[in-house]
Amino acid sequence: MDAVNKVINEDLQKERDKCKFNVAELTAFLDGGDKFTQKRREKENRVFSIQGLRDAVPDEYMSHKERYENAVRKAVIMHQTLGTLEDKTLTEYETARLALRATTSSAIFKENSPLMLHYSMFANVIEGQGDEKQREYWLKKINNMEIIGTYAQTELGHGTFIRGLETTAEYDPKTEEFVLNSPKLTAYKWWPGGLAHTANHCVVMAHTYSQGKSCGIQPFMVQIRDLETNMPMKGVKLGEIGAKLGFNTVNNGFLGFENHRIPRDRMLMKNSQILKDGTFISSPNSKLTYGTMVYIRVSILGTMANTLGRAVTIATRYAAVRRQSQPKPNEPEPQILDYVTQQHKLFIGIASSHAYYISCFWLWTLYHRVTKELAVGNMDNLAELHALACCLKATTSADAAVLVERCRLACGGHGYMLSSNLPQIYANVTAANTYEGENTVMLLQTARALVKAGMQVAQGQKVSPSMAYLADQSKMAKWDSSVDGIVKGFQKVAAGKVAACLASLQRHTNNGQSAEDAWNLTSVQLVAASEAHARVILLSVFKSEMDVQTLTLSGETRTVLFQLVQLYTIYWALEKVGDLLLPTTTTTYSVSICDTAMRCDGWMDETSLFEKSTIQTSARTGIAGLVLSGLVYDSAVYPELVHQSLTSWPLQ
Ligand SMILES: CCCCC/C=C\C/C=C\C/C=C\C/C=C\C/C=C\CCCCC(=O)SCCNC(=O)CCNC(=O)[C@H](O)C(C)(C)COP(=O)(O)OP(=O)(O)OC[C@H]1O[C@@H](n2cnc3c(N)ncnc32)[C@H](O)[C@@H]1OP(=O)(O)O
Ligand SMILES: Cc1cc2nc3c(=O)[nH]c(=O)nc-3n(C[C@H](O)[C@H](O)[C@H](O)COP(=O)(O)OP(=O)(O)OC[C@H]3O[C@@H](n4cnc5c(N)ncnc54)[C@H](O)[C@@H]3O)c2cc1C
Repeated sequence: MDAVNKVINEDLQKERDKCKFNVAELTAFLDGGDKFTQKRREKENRVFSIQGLRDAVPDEYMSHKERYENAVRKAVIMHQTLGTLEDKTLTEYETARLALRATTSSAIFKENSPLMLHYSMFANVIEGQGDEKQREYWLKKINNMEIIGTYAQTELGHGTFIRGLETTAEYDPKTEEFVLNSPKLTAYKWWPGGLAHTANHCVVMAHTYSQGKSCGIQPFMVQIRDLETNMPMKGVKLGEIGAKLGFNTVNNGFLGFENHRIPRDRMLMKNSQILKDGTFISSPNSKLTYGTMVYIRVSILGTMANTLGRAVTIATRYAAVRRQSQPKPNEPEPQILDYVTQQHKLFIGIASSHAYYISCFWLWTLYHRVTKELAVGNMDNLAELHALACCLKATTSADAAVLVERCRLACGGHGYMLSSNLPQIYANVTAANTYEGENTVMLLQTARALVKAGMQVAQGQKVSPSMAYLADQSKMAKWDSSVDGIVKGFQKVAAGKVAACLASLQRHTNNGQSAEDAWNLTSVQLVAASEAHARVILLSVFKSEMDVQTLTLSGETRTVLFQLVQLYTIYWALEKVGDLLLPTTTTTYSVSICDTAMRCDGWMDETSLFEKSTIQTSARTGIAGLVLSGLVYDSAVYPELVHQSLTSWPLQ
């Protein structure tokens, strides 16, 4: 394969040669420094050099069982390989950032690894929910693969509504054990990755009872399979849930219990405890049990950045090598990348991928600050972190799914081929709309916080930093079509929507509806307000973090990065132009968006915005370079492209 791959398509080479900035500099910026680019490459080169990680037959030609077995085989090699490259000198942030950027596993598993849940939620839930002794005991076993685990929360009957989970764990003080049961079919755990055949342990979230009283939902470490035979333990029922749109190598399974007994110390006791005599000591905050979900929601932003980046890399390369139509007689067919409509489809994907990386790093920093605060009993910022993680997880995964599908369509018929890998990438990305909190439900969580903040503002109280803009709206700050001006416009939109929700809630309760019914009747607006808030955060964080983080970069690289910020901002202004121009009339602190808009230079004149969007064209050479800066490894792109990608990897 290697000899054939030396030839790079002329058009692709031409695009690379046009790049006006230092690709290595940008790559290092995204990786967090040259040292990390080097480490990432080391990891990628090592993984990609292993012959055993290449599929002899494309996945899609294998049976379900063969695909799973092939994935397990590769997962073992991956684990052994990555273990040898582990660098214990890195900080937790550096390790996480490297894990995020060096996503070798996306190149090896088209539909993800059967160990995905072991590495992500299983390890994290022990870290976050186990007491010191439990952490020490279990994490060692987890890290060296003595045990393989997963996170079993969702049931056939309930996924979203955690308080509705039906699996029970009843404490028996006589034997100092918990007795686990699935009283009905709907109580069966349903979905956990790796549960079907791979995992021998899992963390089970169960409704806990002691001394005849409910102790809420608590996490338990449960051995589900014999370590020698891999057969289910006594009182444990296990199986596969069946074929899915994607994730077919993740080995999602079901799990039921029939009087399955586990020792008392298998309850993860960092936050709540049940003493030997059955006394329940409740957590200082019941939501601490949900901490692992917050961690994964933050990580999902990074996963969306990577996944969208892969899709848009494939589609942009394809647009560079594909020629079609003859707009000018007697001239060669142009590269489809020359069509402005094609640029319009693709460049927003590039900009969005960068926006998600930057937002993920920002949110990750907040996550760590709050985690440290929680460790010393300070819960002040937990609600804000939760509100941000929910709406950003929902908005980035929803947008990423749309943009990946657009990349697929941008490749014409070839995008429909599984060999393009775009259908599999879409299946992965759309799953994130559902897992780790269904998106509408997540937006409604943030809406709860926005409504509270709106009421606090009305009472002149201080609100959390990310919602402080709600209080500034009464000043009627002028906004315009600069990036900062558009951010202000979005703040007004979000504030207007929150105000409209408050008014609607008030109207319904005044009409005699209960608070819950008023909420349900207002929920479409609440979701819209929450999305608008997420847009404020994404736009403002992208801009402000770029302002600060790019200071040491060269002028050329800064220019192209700011073009991305500008493109992202203008794209969303155009997408939401109706919102930006909509009059809002409702509350004391809402503003008349329309009025303000009329007074803003050029704002009502949409053409000026469209003209601005032609930066897409002027930035083309730079942006095409961006695509080539590091997002390369897809094992299943077009035959020609895959040759070029792999032989030119690493690109710099
Ligand atoms: C440097 C950067 C690097 C970053 C990246 C690092 C590493 C990357 C490397 C690798 C990536 C690793 C992994 C990531 C990739 C992909 C993911 C992998 C696998 C995923 C597979 C999927 C697994 C799952 O899906 S597990 C199951 C998930 N299930 C859910 O999410 C259920 C959703 N439901 C809920 O969360 C809740 O029940 C609720 C709907 C939010 C609330 O329920 P409700 O009953 O209405 O309310 P409740 O009474 O429970 O709450 C009242 C009160 O509490 C507040 N609340 C709720 N949740 C939380 C929370 N988590 N924290 C804080 N507060 C919370 C709620 O808002 C209410 O507040 P208030 O009354 O309004 O004040
Ligand atoms: C690929 C994949 C992997 C997964 N992996 C795991 C795993 O490893 N471990 C695990 O425990 N789980 C896992 N899950 C399960 C996942 O977390 C749940 O599917 C998810 O939380 C949604 O719950 P649900 O399926 O019950 O949907 P539902 O909550 O039933 O949602 C159905 C519809 O009802 C709406 N709805 C529900 N409640 C409300 C409300 N309060 N207000 C308004 N609308 C509402 C939703 O918006 C949605 O439109 C996985 C799921 C997928 C798809």
